[in-house]
Amino acid sequence: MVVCQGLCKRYGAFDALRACDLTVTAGEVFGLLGPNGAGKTTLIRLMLGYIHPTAGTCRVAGIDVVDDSVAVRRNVSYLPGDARLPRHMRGKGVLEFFAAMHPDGDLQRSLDVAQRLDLNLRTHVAFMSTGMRQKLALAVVLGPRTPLLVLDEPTANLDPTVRAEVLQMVREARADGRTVMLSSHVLSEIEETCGEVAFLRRGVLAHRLTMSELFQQHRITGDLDRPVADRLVDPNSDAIPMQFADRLVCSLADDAAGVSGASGSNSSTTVRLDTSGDLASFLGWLDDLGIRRMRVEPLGLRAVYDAVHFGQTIPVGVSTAPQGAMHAAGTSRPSEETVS
Ligand SMILES: Nc1ncnc2c1ncn2[C@@H]1O[C@H](COP(=O)(O)OP(=O)(O)OP(=O)(O)O)[C@@H](O)[C@H]1O
Repeated sequence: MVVCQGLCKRYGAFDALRACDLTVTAGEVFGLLGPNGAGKTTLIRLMLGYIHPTAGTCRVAGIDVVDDSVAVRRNVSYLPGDARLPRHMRGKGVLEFFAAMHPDGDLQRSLDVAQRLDLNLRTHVAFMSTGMRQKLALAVVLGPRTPLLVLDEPTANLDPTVRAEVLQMVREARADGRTVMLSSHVLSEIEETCGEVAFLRRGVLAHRLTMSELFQQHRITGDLDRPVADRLVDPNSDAIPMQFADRLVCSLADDAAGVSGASGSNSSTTVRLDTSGDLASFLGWLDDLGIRRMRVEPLGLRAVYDAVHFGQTIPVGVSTAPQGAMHAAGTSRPSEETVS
């Protein structure tokens, strides 16, 4: 549905997006993650032809976004992060206006969405609360049944009940065979709805992974004798067996007080082992290491997000960003990915 190759956007000397290679498969819910100013909206706006790339290409539904942006937008329903609606109109008037304007407009579907979101359509936009305006924008955007739905922070300003309803609609769009691209700062929402995510950092597509791969990643926290722990975290030691080398990242825990009061003592310390892939194969080895008071938990999107954000090491066994992007971000040991 979306193919970007070497996509760049430069404002003067500033790179808002650098050499972005991205493919989004039709029929999936794809999440875009990244801190404020990372380039998510820039990427979306390039994809829809609202701004032109400095270099590179992008095709949406097979159409080049520069050559024919109008045709691209016929295939897309887009919720901008800062959706603005005519203030003098009532809610219903807004839905009628946009349904008439979009080739795939469907007033009844928009009205149904508004009802599901519990929105009073008699109110003038000017008198709506921020959340009500967001609901109205969603009712506009979720009306047309376009092949691609692009939602920039769709649940911003919504209460938890309405958020859940919006995420349900995203899942329904996918079940309908549509493709959804979703940008959000709420990691749990991305985890719940997306099949795959890309992380942007300072204009670089820094990491990419599928949810099924994420669910195979675990964090093991436990106490080890200090000499063993030191060998595990030493990048020059061969303490980690070859078969685990690219699936395991060890570090000394600095916030593991809940696991052990002995963190940092001379005799033992708390280590954190981030693993990817089959967990069972690690367990015998861990047992031999003499690990104590072990806690195993899913790594979760938060840990991956933090690792990308702070330039830490992420165990492989997950999809990687394209080579160009990784080189731009910097790579260290061949068995690891480091975004620095
Ligand atoms: N027209 C512009 N001129 C100059 N710089 C711009 C322009 N538009 C965006 N930028 C810069 O590009 C960078 C990426 O902005 P973008 O809006 O894509 O970030 P974002 O990831 O969507 O952030 P947020 O999560 O805050 O919405 C920012 O540093 C922003 O200041």
